[in-house]
Amino acid sequence: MPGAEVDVVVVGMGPGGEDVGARLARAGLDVVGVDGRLVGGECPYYACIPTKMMIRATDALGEARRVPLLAGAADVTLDWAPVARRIREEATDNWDDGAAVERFENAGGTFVRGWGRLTGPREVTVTTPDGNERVLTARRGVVLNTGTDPAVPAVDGLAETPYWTNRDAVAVEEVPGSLIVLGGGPVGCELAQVFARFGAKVTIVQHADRLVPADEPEAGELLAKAFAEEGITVRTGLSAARVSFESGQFQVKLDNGETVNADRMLVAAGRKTDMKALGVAAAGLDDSARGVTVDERMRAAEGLWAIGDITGHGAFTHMSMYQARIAAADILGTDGDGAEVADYRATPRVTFTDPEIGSVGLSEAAARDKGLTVRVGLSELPSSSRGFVHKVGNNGFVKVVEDADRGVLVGATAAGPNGGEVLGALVVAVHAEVPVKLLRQMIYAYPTFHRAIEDALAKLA
Ligand SMILES: Cc1cc2nc3c(=O)[nH]c(=O)nc-3n(C[C@H](O)[C@H](O)[C@H](O)COP(=O)(O)OP(=O)(O)OC[C@H]3O[C@@H](n4cnc5c(N)ncnc54)[C@H](O)[C@@H]3O)c2cc1C
Ligand SMILES: NC(=O)c1ccc[n+]([C@@H]2O[C@H](COP(=O)([O-])OP(=O)(O)OC[C@H]3O[C@@H](n4cnc5c(N)ncnc54)[C@H](O)[C@@H]3O)[C@@H](O)[C@H]2O)c1
Repeated sequence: MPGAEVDVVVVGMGPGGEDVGARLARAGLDVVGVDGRLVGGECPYYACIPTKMMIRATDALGEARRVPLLAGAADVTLDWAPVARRIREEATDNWDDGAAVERFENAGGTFVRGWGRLTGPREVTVTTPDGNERVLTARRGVVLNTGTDPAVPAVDGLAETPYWTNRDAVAVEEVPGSLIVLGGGPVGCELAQVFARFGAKVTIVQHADRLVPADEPEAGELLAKAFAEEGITVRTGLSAARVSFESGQFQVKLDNGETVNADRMLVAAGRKTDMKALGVAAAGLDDSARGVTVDERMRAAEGLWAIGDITGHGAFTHMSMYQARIAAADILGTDGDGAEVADYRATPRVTFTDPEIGSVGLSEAAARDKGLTVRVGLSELPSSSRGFVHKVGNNGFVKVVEDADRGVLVGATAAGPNGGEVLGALVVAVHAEVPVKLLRQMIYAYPTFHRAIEDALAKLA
């Protein structure tokens, strides 16, 4: 533990917190990073990386199941052990952050394990695992990157059951025979397909009227169709009214009176924060808010910056890292008046299901709600040359949303095989405001999935 006065204290070492802390330490500042759990945050230990390792395995299974229609026969014996082993050994080092702590210390930072809270402007009090309290004063200021925890809805009986959240699901050593997934957002959809492809009988109970409701309705419909074909039951517009666990079985009474039974239950119903516990009122902020409001340089108050999920600009690792770069530059004051400021117009997001849903910027509905003059174009992948060649597993589409007054794209979706990769070109178009006229004059390689962008642009109406 260094002296109680340092330059910067980073509370919460998620992907952005680790990054901003290391940048500042490398620049010569005296930086203390504080985390109650693991350096690196949710992403490497409980979220992106382990779930994408699962999906790498299930993508392989999905392709193997397509072999009979394309190349003879494939005899696959399901085995979860390599997936669990990869997560334990390659992704999380058995949920040990020793390497990440060392990486931060090598950059020049000091790590303190414990739960931090603001106890004054530029003051953080840390409760360490031994129950002691340490007060840190930050000359330049404090960066908050405390992320989110799984939200568990107040469903009668649920709290008394051994339900899973994402943190349990990434650590399972055995696939259950059956699984109820509460929530059909990105977490619910990705994990439902993983466990279904490994043999579990999966039911998704989704409160909203479609899956992945933050995305275009066509994306939710595409996933619902793909899931139905794989034997996943999708119940939309419903929630759980009561949950019990008896004799190794979950019994979930839905709010329409039906009952669904399963061996396990995964709660994937969104995320929550606790601004009171973080003590943001001590810095003059509203602690009844869901997060921390920041300006375009991540400033929340004098001597206080916030980055990542708590800023409400999209719960993605790439957002946390993007904001970290901007906050670091602001704290160091290196870029002066020409400093980069946050611009969220072209925020990309990818749900790594099969078909994969990549989207950027505004959906058609969001663009209309903003009062823009909207034209949309949609191209179905199965009717493209690449879709025809690809055959089984070719479902998907490219949809583009144009601000017709300015002649630029303000949003797009690329759904289908490698949708997140196809998305790259569309992110450039939205970010750089490439005129639609110019996009129509580009040469799109034949026969690729991204060539559907050309067709979608031609259909703008
Ligand atoms: C299952 C799942 C899959 C996901 N997949 C993807 C994906 O593929 N791609 C993607 O971009 N995003 C994905 N996400 C979202 C992604 O995990 C988060 O957006 C990302 O981790 C960034 O969060 P963050 O930087 O805000 O902080 P987090 O990663 O949430 O880290 C916050 C850290 O702060 C610590 N902390 C909290 N409070 C305190 C305190 N008071 N004192 C000290 N420490 C504290 C926590 O222990 C934690 O280590 C996924 C999320 C889930 C749940
Ligand atoms: N690939 C990625 O980038 C990725 C993957 C996973 C998660 N994430 C991010 O993590 C965050 C959390 O994801 P998530 O899927 O947990 O949350 P979410 O809020 O996106 O989706 C949760 C879903 O659960 C449903 N729901 C809420 N309460 C319910 C209830 N009582 N019963 C039934 N359904 C209910 C909602 O209708 C909602 O669609 C999101 O912001 C997401 O963007 C990103």
